[in-house]
Amino acid sequence: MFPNIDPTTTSSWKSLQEHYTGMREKHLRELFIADEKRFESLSLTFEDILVDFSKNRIDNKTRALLISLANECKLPEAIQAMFSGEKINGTEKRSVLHVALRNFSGRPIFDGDSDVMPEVQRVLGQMERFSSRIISGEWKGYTGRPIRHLVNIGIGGSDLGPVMVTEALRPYRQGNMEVHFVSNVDGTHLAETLRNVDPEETLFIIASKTFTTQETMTNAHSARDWFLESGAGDEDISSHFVALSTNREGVTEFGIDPENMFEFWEWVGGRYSLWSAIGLSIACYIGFANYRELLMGAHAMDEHFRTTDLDSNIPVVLGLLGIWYNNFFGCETHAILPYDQYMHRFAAYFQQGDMESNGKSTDRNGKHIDYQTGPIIWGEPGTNGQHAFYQLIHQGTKIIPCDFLAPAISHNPIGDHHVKLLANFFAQTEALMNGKTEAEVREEIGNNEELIPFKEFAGNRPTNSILFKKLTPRTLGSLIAMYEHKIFVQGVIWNIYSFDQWGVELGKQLAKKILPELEKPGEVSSHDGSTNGLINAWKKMKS
Ligand SMILES: O=P(O)(O)OC[C@H]1O[C@H](O)[C@H](O)[C@@H](O)[C@@H]1O
Repeated sequence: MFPNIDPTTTSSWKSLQEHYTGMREKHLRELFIADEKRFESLSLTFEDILVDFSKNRIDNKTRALLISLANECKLPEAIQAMFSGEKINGTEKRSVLHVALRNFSGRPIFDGDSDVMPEVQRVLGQMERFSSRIISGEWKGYTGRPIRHLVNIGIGGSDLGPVMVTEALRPYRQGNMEVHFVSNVDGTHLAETLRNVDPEETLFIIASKTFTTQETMTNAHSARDWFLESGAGDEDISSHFVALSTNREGVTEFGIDPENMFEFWEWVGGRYSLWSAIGLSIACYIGFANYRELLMGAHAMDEHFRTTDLDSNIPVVLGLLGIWYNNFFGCETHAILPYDQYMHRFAAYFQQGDMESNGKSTDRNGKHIDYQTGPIIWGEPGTNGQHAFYQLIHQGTKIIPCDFLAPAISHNPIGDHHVKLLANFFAQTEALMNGKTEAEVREEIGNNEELIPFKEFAGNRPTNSILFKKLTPRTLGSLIAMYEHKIFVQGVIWNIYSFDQWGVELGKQLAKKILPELEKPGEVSSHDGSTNGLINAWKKMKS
């Protein structure tokens, strides 16, 4: 049974509150002096990944209390419930089985009474055959030319994962394949993309779990019109359009041959879908063998998460640290800062992953919550961020816990770029932790009294450092799964439903209602004063 416990009623929560009042006075510098083995005891390794969480404002007692909070909230039972296919997405009455999409253990995974693995393997086989035909050039466009451009049309989970992964794994690109992503309903996105592709060499991948999303359907129809206007006929659509969806009827209605449909299932959440057919653009871009490696890396992290004691379980530890800052220190945001240019969409990806999952204020009993839930996730790659927003992280009035990620080895070992990058990576977390004392400032600038207060840094800013050998498909798979499970852990502790997203519906409904009002002439008066005013001003402006 999935647990349903208000975390604030647990004895660990109360103990953590008391413990916090002592801890908030302690400086990380003191904690390192007090315990020489802090790095050894507060870091964990998994395959080629080292997670150092020693630069956090915790001691052994904090760690023990957080673990007991997880136990009181029955986290082990929750993990078990997810992997065993319980319908833990309660408001939609669905299982949550993205772990099945990358299950290479040979064990069955059940949704209700049926083992989902044969279907998962069938679609993976279909993706393997298709991607190898695309990459080898055996699959031809309507004039006999091979495919050179993949255009993925999708939004949210049907876009962000493939964008992030294809960017991160560019070194694994096959041949001279180009991949493009159209998500925004703003016609500019499609128009600018189509400028760069040749219809005879382009495969449109229409990615939508529901196959009803307004943006995706609009872009897909316009892409089809563009394709037909280029001289192709209806009969050519089958060699240039494929669909990734759970909605067979919708796909057929659009005119895509069900043969060209790659299926997935209700139990795959949109923001957890890059492991499903939604990953087709990834497989066609980096090759199926590399895509499989990505899945295997995620599977290895799943096994770690499923079987490791809470205390040394990386996603659990990261999740609990997030709770510590969010609920006891009152931190509102969390930054993800990859020191790897290839990972430049990683934070954006987890904005959806985390904020759509845990941005909730109703608990599992339908009651309004009076404690904090999901943080605001943000971030950009280092070192760029250092020259933009790090000032606030170092000296601002807010505490922003940060994850720093970096590969030990670069895919592009040019001159001394990588050592410089890493020097910055190590320097930043050190600076955030130590700050600069008044004595240190005096030593640097002498007794320039006026400047001293400005140059002093309090430090004591918490960070995790996640260092990995190289950004391979396997490592990326593990890192993504690590964050997915961290989000799960936090959702369990906060006692919320992490796998629905009702909050995005209202805006969609209103947009549907407003659209005909925009299309009709005349003034609008059916809304509040501001909305009426804006719509009417727009009507004047455009004419
Ligand atoms: O894949 P689709 O059904 O087109 O959905 C695309 C996206 O739209 C919705 O608004 C949800 O908020 C996202 O979770 C989802 O990934």
